[in-house]
Amino acid sequence: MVHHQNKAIREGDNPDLTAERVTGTFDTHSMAAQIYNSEAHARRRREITEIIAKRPELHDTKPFPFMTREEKILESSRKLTLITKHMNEIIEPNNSNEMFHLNNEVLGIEGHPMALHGIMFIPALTAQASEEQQKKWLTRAINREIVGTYAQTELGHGTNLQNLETTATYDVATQEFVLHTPTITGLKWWPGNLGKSSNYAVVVALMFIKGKNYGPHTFMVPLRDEKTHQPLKGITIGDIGPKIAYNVTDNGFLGFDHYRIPRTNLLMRHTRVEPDGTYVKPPHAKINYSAMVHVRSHMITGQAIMLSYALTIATRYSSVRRQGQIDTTQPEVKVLEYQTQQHRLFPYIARAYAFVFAGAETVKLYERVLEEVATGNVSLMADLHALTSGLKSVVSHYTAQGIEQARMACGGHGYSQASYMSEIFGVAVGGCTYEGENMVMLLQLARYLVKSASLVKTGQSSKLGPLVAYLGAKSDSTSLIDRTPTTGFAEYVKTFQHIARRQTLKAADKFFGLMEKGEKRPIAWNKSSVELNRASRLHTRLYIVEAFVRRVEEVADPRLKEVLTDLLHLHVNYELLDMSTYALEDGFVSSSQLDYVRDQLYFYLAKIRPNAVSLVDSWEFSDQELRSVLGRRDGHVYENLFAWAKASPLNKTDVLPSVDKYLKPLMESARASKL
Ligand SMILES: CCCCCCCC/C=C\CCCCCCCCC/C=C/C(=O)SCCNC(=O)CCNC(=O)[C@H](O)C(C)(C)COP(=O)(O)OP(=O)(O)OC[C@H]1O[C@@H](n2cnc3c(N)ncnc32)[C@H](O)[C@@H]1OP(=O)(O)O
Ligand SMILES: Cc1cc2nc3c(=O)[nH]c(=O)nc-3n(C[C@H](O)[C@H](O)[C@H](O)COP(=O)(O)OP(=O)(O)OC[C@H]3O[C@@H](n4cnc5c(N)ncnc54)[C@H](O)[C@@H]3O)c2cc1C
Repeated sequence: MVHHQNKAIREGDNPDLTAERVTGTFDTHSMAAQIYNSEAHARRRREITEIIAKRPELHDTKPFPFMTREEKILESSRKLTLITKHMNEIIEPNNSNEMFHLNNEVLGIEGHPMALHGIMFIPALTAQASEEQQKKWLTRAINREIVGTYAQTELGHGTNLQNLETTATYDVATQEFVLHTPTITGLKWWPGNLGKSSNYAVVVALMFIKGKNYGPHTFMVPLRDEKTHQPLKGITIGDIGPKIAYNVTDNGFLGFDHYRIPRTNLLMRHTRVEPDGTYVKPPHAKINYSAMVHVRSHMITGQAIMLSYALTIATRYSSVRRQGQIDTTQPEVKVLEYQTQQHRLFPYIARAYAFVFAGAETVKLYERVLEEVATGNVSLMADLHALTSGLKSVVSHYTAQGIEQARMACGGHGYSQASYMSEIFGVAVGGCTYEGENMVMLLQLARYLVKSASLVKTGQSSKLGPLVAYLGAKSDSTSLIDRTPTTGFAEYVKTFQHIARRQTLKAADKFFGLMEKGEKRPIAWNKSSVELNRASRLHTRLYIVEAFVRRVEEVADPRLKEVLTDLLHLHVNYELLDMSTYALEDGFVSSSQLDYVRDQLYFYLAKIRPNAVSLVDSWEFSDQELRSVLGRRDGHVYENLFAWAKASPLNKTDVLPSVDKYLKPLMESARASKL
């Protein structure tokens, strides 16, 4: 067997796809180590994939699109039970990265009965429960003796946490909290796995002591009997019904009727209520929002992975799909030869890499803040909140757009569920809403930016944090892109900094100006909010570019460095064109400079072309994980599309009951009336 740089090559594959892999200039295992941020983790992913490949009991019994929701939940529970039983044979104990991969391979992205247990319930207990409480609940949760979720959002309120309606009123006489849902709109609504699977939840409720509202607090609440799984007395609970996607997860509703829990079920790591009702406040008002920050920090990587699923499917398929000619004297070309197809896919391949690099930095910062907060140091919480608010919004927005572009790039077959594109899109686009609606979270970042702008305007730039230090720097008068003989990334970064700085200061000016004219602060805020959110997006996109630059600078392997540098070139040129209005409006970039940027973009589309398949193969998704007929590693698309269609439940019989019952009589009566 010939040794190839692209490790996805196998004998018997579609030759069109093999030809793409042969042209790859770098080792895909080494690139996987960049993507997954460590050689060891990339290797472990492959090992886990191999273990799963050898265990048919962990495979899907039939394609997901052919199952009903009930069948999917049953199938997912079966596999969840198996992986729980055999967990220690497959992954390192308590390794969340390995668990994430195991889940994606075996259970898939549509969710499972313990999705929220791992993503939010355990993180909430880890960060917010006291040591004593952790001894009582965390070990049981980790052992899966109990199943939990995070119940915060209500029918009437998800964004505005101060106006949640669920109350937890302290009863000094019995030392209990009384949980109550006063109205229909106060029902918890949306929490994942609340509907049917969980028997506990970390519930967010407004805490009242002696008539005073202390705002949202988190409580550990038993919901169902541990033996019978029946709802406990005082609890109304169920599933909220099918959603756009993510339907294996039973998002649920929950109401409390004067439901009592012990005082000690308030999560008390940072906050306490003494038996007599004395309240001990936490070191930071938002410390109990940590489970949300946990997901926001990790979902950047999750979104990059889902974008790359779609790009892997579309890029591989575009290499085996032949349609039309570019040179009419030549045979039909692979659709990947079209510049429009490259322009549709390659900038998103670059974005997916940019997002995963930014995601790795975010998780690192999150872990640092988690450690510091555990020792009482809350100084970085605001920075982390600002960064993750911006990133979750920008990354989920472009991820959804990229997946939709990838779907359309697959033509008609992209519209078939055999592509799996609709599910990937549906799950990913949820990220624009969950963990804070994107506009709302951009406005959270904007608060931080406005404070920073105010420091700049009052001559206190030295107090700016590292993420916003550029706001205090002076711009060159014009961009130096194409004005220096060796235009490099530094000129682009300075241009992005200029654009983000100008928009931030302008939006802040608008806000401050309205207040100077007598508008009340919230009114002035609302009237400036579109401009403020523009600033948040530009700031975040600058951060993403910088994270990409930092990573490329670190790479030692020259082959990897070259292709990642090409991708970075593509990224900065595409991004600049995409935000060119901002660059042009104050003349910082001229139209002739933009022509240069455009030429560079086309140059790098062509340069990346031979590496396109290797760049998506490097994410090392198995066929089981991708669940897409179009995205198959071997490229044998057509025969498998036919097999997939034949397996459709509708094809079990030649004549459907609907035909016997309705269509046949209808046609017969139409024929009879003609006679
Ligand atoms: C390797 C491990 C892998 C794990 C992978 C996990 C990730 C999986 C990713 C992808 C897989 C995809 C599969 C799909 C998974 C689906 C899971 C979905 C789970 C979803 C769960 C949820 O949605 S839970 C509910 C989330 N809800 C929200 O986010 C609500 C949004 N609203 C808010 O957060 C707040 O209301 C808001 C921040 C908007 C305002 O809060 P409020 O208390 O009203 O604030 P206010 O009093 O006005 O004060 C503002 C003030 O506070 C500061 N602040 C706010 N939050 C924080 C914080 N968290 N930290 C620090 N500071 C904070 C804010 O900055 C303001 O400060 P100042 O400006 O006043 O100084
Ligand atoms: C797939 C999925 C899974 C979820 N899982 C969970 C879970 O496990 N646990 C849980 O507790 N919740 C969960 N949620 C709920 C989710 O967190 C909320 O839906 C989300 O935070 C948005 O809140 P909302 O629905 O109240 O939106 P709304 O706030 O009603 O948003 C509607 C519109 O109003 C705008 N808007 C609202 N407030 C403002 C403002 N202040 N300024 C400007 N514009 C504003 C928004 O931008 C949006 O355009 C989940 C949701 C989804 C879709």
